[in-house]
Parts: sequence; C-alpha cells; structure tokens
Amino acid sequence: MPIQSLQFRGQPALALDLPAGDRVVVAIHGAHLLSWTTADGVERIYLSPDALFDGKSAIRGGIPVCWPQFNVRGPLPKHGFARNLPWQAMPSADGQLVMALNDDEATRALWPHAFSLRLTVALAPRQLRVTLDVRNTDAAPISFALALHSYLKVDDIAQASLEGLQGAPCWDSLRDERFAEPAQALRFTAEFDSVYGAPSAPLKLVQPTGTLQIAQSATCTETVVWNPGPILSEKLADMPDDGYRHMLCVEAARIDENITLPPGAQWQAWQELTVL
Ligand SMILES: O=P(O)(O)OC[C@H]1O[C@@H](O)[C@H](O)[C@@H](O)[C@@H]1O
Repeated sequence: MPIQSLQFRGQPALALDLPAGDRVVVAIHGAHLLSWTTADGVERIYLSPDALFDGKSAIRGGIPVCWPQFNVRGPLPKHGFARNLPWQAMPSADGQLVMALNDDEATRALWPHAFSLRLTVALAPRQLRVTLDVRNTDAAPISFALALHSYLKVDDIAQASLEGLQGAPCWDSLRDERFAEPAQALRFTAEFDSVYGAPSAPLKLVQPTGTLQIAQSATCTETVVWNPGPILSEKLADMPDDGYRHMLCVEAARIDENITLPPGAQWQAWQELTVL
C-alpha cells in the first residue's frame, strides 16, 4: 500500500500501512514517529494527549530523534535540534518510510557543520525498526550523540517490568550513583531516569497482556530508561498528571562518548521493537 499524506492533530504526517493491517504514522516535524498499531488494532507507542503540535515544539511521546546532543550534555537545546525541525519525505521501498534532514541555515546557526540524516521506519507484521543513518558531508570531522527516545505504551506502569538489564553498568542520574544493576526485572514505582551500558541481548518489556522485545544496534552503546513518575508528570505541561502510568521510555542511545565521523564517513544506529 502506498504512503499516504495526512494531517495529524493539525500537522502534516505520513502513514504507512501493511496489507496485514499494521500501521505507522510519522510527522514531518522531527520525523517523529507518532503511532504504531499492530494488525490487532493495539497501539504500541505512547503519545501524550496534551503534546504540543505547533510545528516548533518537541512532541511529548512517540519516538523523538535526539540528535546531535543528548539531554543537556552540551550547548545545544535539550536533546539537540533534529526533533524540532521539519524533515523531508524521501522515495521509500515497500514497507518503509524514509525521511531526510540536511544542514541548512537554521541548523548551521546552531551547529556549524554540514551533515545528512536519513531516518528509515521499516514496518513488518508485529515489528518496527527505526534506523538513523548519519553522513558527514562536511570538510571537517563532526561529533555527535544520539538517542532514539521511544515512548513505549504500557497499560499500567505498576504492572509492567523491564527484563534484560541485570548485571549491566547503571548510572542512576537521579541519585548520581553508579552500580551494576542487581534486579532481574526493573519495576517502576517512582521517577526513574538511568543510563545503562547496553547488553548485547534484547530487552523485554513484560506486561500481563504480552511482551515487547526491544533490540538495538551495537553502535548504540547505551540504553536509557525513563519514567517521570507522578511528581514530574504533574509538572510536565504537555503530559496529563497520570501520563507516567501509560508509558516507559526505553531509548537506544549513543551518549557516554560521542561518535566522531571523518569527512564523507557514515554511521548507522537502530532500534527494533517486536511484539512477541
Ligand atoms: O522533556 P524532554 O526534553 O523530552 O526530556 C525527557 C527526558 O528524556 C530522557 O531521555 C532523559 O533521561 C530525562 O532526563 C528527560 O527528562
């Protein structure tokens, strides 16, 4: 089925449907994935009902592309600028939707480098893979961080657990503590914001209604796990007070050490979500 253009909460977006019934919707703004529904009609991605759709602000929920900076680890706006700019739709193969962002006056004013980004959203029955390709089109090396900041939808965070991080090096950013993760399964009872050294095996988000497998490319050396909990959720103007109950961010990230790409070189990173 071809890719369709549509308006999503008043902003331009693209939808890709599989004959089996799986569907993704991606905004032009930020190449931000807004929705992934499997053929059974179940939404797999959390999008805040209070998210701002003004074509400028970062969208709360979905899959923000945080590039070329993570969080406030540098001089750029929080999580970089890629999530705040309009991307361009590119010709795409069957089952894929490809978006591009190249440097222009606006990006060079913030970050004085030439670059070319491609975001490929590949949809298969019960599976979604999001791939970012970065090419250095500058005459000098470029250096950047990345997070594919996926907001995974959960029925009730109190009943969800994340498996696969036991033994992984953890930096708990709320307490500024470092340790090897002792838990076989993480549970979320309050604000949670930690950066893990990514294990090589996929993670599992386990709920009474089913399990989502989360894999990432080896180029993403970290996995960020974030839930705002009730107190921060109340403070976030673009999220309902109980928004934290319905999401868990599990982010494929390259953030502890920037990637440095020489002129002409390319780098790729992906996250793959599979409904088991
Ligand atoms: O509100 P933002 O800019 O989308 O960021 C959300 C969160 O993103 C996470 O990746 C960070 O670990 C959190 O510290 C941060 O609060």
